[in-house]
Amino acid sequence: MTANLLSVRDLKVSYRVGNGHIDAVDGASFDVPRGSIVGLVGESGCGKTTVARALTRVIADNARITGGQILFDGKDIAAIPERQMNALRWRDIAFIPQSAMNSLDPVYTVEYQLNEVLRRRGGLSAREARMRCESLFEMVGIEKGRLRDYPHQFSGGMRQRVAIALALALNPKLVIADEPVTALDVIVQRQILDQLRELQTMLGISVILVTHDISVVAYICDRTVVMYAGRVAEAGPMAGVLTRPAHPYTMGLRNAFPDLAGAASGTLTPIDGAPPNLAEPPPGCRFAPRCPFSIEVCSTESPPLAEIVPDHRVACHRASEAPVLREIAARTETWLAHA
Ligand SMILES: Nc1ncnc2c1ncn2[C@@H]1O[C@H](COP(=O)(O)OP(=O)(O)OP(=O)(O)O)[C@@H](O)[C@H]1O
Repeated sequence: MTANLLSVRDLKVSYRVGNGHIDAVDGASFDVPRGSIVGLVGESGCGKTTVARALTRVIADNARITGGQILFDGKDIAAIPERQMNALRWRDIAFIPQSAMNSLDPVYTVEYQLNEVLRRRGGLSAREARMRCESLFEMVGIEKGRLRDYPHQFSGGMRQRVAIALALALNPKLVIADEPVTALDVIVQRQILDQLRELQTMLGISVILVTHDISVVAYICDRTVVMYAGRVAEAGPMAGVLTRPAHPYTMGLRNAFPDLAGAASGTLTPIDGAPPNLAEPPPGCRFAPRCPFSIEVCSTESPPLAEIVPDHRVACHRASEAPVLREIAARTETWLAHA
């Protein structure tokens, strides 16, 4: 048994648009060790959802996996027939889509919706399914008496718990949660994240948590994969990446969000500009046009994702200067002067 439940290698996903295409994921590589929570983080449009969906192969009609491997438990699930992939969904890999809490069917009770998964996908008998529904509700901290309620009778946080129960229904090894706490207030966010961590530890599963909010990663994740414009900018253990970021994009993200352990100043500085249009990405490093530290090579050559210390990888031409750049990046004027 390998230490990694999932290893993504050079994954490429394209969307067909008009006569052209958008390479939304352009060679992403990262690992998900067994029993860990991995945060996939980056601004909107960086390709996080596309990666998450590609892992389950539930992708948009105009999307196609054009390259790479998705090694799940040692098997390349990018290459297996759809029938085999379908058998893995829910049972081995469960996906909680963005705004899952609003995607529960308003017409049916939550018990009915849980039963659909348990009986149809899991083959449980009516009695087994009833017992499983009750234990799932207990696991996510909702009274079993509420199983017969309809989604609109639950608060946002409770609906997110139901979505988690649904994902855990068939004991998957990997749960992929896309922005699970984004629409919730901070207190409820914490409760849901605490719950997720508790369940992950209790069940020994792995979780990929997709978020634009680096403080969510700091709160709950063991590891982090920072994505920028369809590529991995930086990846490694959460503490290493967030306390000693080596990619200017990670340094910038860290300045842009509150509540980070070690974020001294308390002033929030957004990164000026926006990620590039992926239909026409800039040559070289895709972050170069927004980077206060870019030098000539950055706009001509794409930096490889290289290991700077064991288990910590960075795609930056200036990664060896990271300690100095970090100090400069911590100053607000660095980013303002560049704007
Ligand atoms: N169905 C689609 N057709 C064409 N382009 C798409 C489609 N879905 C996403 N894209 C494009 O692919 C890129 C990556 O989008 P994706 O949703 O994966 O990013 P993200 O980081 O998850 O952002 P968000 O948090 O806003 O969902 C974006 O440029 C987006 O516009």
